Amino acid sequence: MAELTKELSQVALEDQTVGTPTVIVDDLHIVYKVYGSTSESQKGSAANALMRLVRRQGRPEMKEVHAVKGVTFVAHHGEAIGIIGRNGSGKSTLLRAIAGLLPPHKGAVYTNGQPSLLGVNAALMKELTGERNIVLGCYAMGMSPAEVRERYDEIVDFSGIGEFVQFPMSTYSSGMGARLRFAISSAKTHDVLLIDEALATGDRDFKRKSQERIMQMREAAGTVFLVAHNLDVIEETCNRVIWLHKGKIKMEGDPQEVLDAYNKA
Ligand SMILES: Nc1ncnc2c1ncn2[C@@H]1O[C@H](COP(=O)(O)OP(=O)(O)OP(=O)(O)O)[C@@H](O)[C@H]1O
Repeated sequence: MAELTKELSQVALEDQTVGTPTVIVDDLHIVYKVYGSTSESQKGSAANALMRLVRRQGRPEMKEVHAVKGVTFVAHHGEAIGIIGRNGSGKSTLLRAIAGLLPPHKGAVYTNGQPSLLGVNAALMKELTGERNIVLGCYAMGMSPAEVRERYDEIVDFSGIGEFVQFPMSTYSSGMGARLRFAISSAKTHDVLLIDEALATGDRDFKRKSQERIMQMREAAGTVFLVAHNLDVIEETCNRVIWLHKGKIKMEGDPQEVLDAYNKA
């Protein structure tokens, strides 16, 4: 809590220059409960599973995965914050918690405005055409029919999927699906946009367009969080980087400094 108070007093000082706080993450802990064997002898081989069935034993013991361990920071209007870290360091978990999709085990997330999570697996419907997904996606984001008509062509252009917009999404490559998702989600100005690796599958041209779009969103006073393994994207797009290591913040600050330290680690 002392840490948060310190951060908030800094916010008060910085308020005039960098915008008001949009997301406050206060000593956040996220714990997953999973069923799995805790001892070597119980490990999940076919023979062990069969033995459990024969002996009518229930599911293996429940164990907890402590994915985020006491993370605290404040994000402001107009910021793009990159989240980096090795596999399993808690990046996606943190984004999902900010989006309100995972309940905190301890601590809290406060958001000013509606956070929207744009992930590679965001819920578009594969059996529907791109066209239907654009319309439904825009409605789901709260746009009116008139706004959807106004933005439709721009979304198709931005996605670069061309005539595929008439085909079901099940016929798209993963890159095409990701581009359409990004085009739909970014057609609206979000208070807080959370992007999880969505730029990973696009080509160079699409990455450039997406980065420009993220900049526009920042200028429109939104806050963008970006999880990416491609550090160039983070460096070029973000004004701040948070480095997560085993669920904790290892370093946070200027992108160049944090990325240098991360690359040396
Ligand atoms: N649904 C889940 N159930 C149980 N454990 C999970 C679940 N999702 C993630 N974890 C665990 O939580 C920890 C953090 O995972 P998370 O996906 O947040 O990391 P990440 O930094 O995004 O990884 P990556 O770079 O591989 O995408 C890992 O130990 C992972 O195994």
